[in-house]
Amino acid sequence: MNSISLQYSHQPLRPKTVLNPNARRYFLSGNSVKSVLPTTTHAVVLKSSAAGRDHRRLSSSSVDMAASAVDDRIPHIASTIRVIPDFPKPGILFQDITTLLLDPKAFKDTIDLFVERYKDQKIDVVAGIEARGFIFGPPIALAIGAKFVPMRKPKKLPGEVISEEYSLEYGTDVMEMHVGAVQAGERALVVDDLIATGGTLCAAIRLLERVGVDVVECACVIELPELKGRDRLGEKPLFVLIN
Ligand SMILES: O=P(O)(O)OC[C@H]1O[C@H](OP(=O)(O)OP(=O)(O)O)[C@H](O)[C@@H]1O
Ligand SMILES: Nc1ncnc2[nH]cnc12
Repeated sequence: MNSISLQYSHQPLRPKTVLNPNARRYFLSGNSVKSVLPTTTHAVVLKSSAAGRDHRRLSSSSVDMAASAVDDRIPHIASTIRVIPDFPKPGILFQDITTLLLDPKAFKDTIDLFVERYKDQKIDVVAGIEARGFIFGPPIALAIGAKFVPMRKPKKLPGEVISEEYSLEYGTDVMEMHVGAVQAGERALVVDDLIATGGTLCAAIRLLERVGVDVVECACVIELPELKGRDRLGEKPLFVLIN
């Protein structure tokens, strides 16, 4: 192990600037850099009060969120996420979940929080978004007895695919899924590490709904609320651990 990785693995705490409510934060959105003042800097877990009553349709409406409770596992998970300034471009404050993965308790607690929410929701499909949705999606799928379907960047999947183009701040990107991986009527959970503008999750939802899948909810470890990705999802429920 070289000295840099050793230092990071022992000190994965977020820089103080992220915890300062007046600090300006910078995010990567597509190919652009956005600079915003944060509205929320603390870690919360969002719990839907409707979840226990109706397993057919989860809800994380703002009303439900008002009933949110802080889970005592969340602050530790949040503390393991490293924030790297100026990556991959100057001015971007990159939320690095690889340091969360170095901490087995934080990683397990993260997966457990999702599993606790979805285990009785009759989810057939966990759709994970490349690349970091491939880290969190499969253990959730295994634990809740669902299949895992990768949503990939173009020209990576070998079989027949359906594609969905989506817009970035500058230009477009494409997401692909294997034909036959999901069936009409199946209930899906879309998993990624982070929602920023919401463009990526929207593309995944459209791709699944085009083939008749019922996207029950999207789940992310981190939300950057200032970028209003939740608004872009419209009525589609979004569950996050840290925002
Ligand atoms: O809400 P959005 O504005 O669409 O951004 C969120 C997406 O950005 C990041 O992935 P990225 O595009 O960096 O790809 P990578 O995981 O392959 O590095 C992140 O993992 C999400 O998938
Ligand atoms: N600030 C950020 N950190 C990590 N991944 C991102 N994807 C979009 N913005 C990001």
